[in-house]
Amino acid sequence: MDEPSAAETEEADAGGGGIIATRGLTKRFRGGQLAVDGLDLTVPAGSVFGFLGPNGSGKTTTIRMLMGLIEPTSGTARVLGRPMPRSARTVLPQVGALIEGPALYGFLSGRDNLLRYDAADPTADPRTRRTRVAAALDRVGLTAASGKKAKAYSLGMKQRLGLASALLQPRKLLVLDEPTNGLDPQGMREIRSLIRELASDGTTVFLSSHLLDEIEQVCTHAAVMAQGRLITQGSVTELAAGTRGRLFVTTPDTGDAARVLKEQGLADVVVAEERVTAEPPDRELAEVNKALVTAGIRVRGFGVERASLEDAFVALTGEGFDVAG
Ligand SMILES: Nc1ncnc2c1ncn2[C@@H]1O[C@H](COP(=O)(O)OP(=O)(O)OP(=O)(O)O)[C@@H](O)[C@H]1O
Repeated sequence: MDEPSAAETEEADAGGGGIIATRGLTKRFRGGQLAVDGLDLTVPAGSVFGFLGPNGSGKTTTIRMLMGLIEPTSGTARVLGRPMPRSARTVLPQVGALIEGPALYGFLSGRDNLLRYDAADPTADPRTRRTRVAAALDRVGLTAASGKKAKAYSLGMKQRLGLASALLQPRKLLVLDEPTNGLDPQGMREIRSLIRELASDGTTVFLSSHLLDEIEQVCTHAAVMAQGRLITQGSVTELAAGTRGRLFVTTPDTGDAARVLKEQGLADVVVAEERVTAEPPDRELAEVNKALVTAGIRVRGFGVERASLEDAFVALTGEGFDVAG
């Protein structure tokens, strides 16, 4: 039996066990490739959870295991408190998923595509179908374009139509694999603001991305993957706070400023155009500023920049983010 106890379901709903929870989740493909290696992931209820990692780090393989599309080699995955893939039939109707782009009929209008999707759902009442489709189109801002053939849609519109298909029924969880991949900056902005809106209604959103700034802009929580392994997870603020920012000096006298910073014992001094940056010192910042001014350096700006998720990633892996998997 795959029916959880009432307490178990409640715990998952309350986020106690996480809307998604994996323990030691591992996938080794037949060719021997270890795509996901002992993953312990906990996605809190109500979060916008960014699943971050360079290409080939195992994100899609993880999502496919979570959605019951492939079997793990070992370990467990629970979604909405239930084991996957065993409970796929009960879990999946409560999950809206957009994996590897939506499958659309180009010769049908956006609205007719959604009508078809809805008709394929045996639990969907045909009498309320048109209302449901109209509401989903409205949700993603496609009402005006709903009569156009899907092949005439831009990539961003196609992506929005895919989201609309995931939103035909109320969902507890949305799983989006690289939802902004291939979109232009305007399309990316639209999808991101749509994700924020959906999350503000209480839906938990789990999205994968290889874009650090995307995760910082949209997500409350994140997990970082590299080469099939989980490097860290937590709230985005915590992740960045665990990393020290950089001291920066804006000045036309970069050479002299760099020299003074080194004399002051600062490490990792880097010069870039009109800026010199370094690791922040443990002592009073005002002392460093005083040393610069005393040496006659024209300081236009001085301070410590907040660490970004990118800094955290580099600090954790010792690598830049743009590494191929
Ligand atoms: N069906 C498969 N058979 C063998 N190896 C696979 C298969 N699917 C994925 N892999 C390998 O597993 C590793 C992880 O791939 P995966 O697609 O999960 O990464 P990803 O983080 O989603 O990357 P991307 O952003 O490029 O999709 C890669 O090295 C990939 O080549």
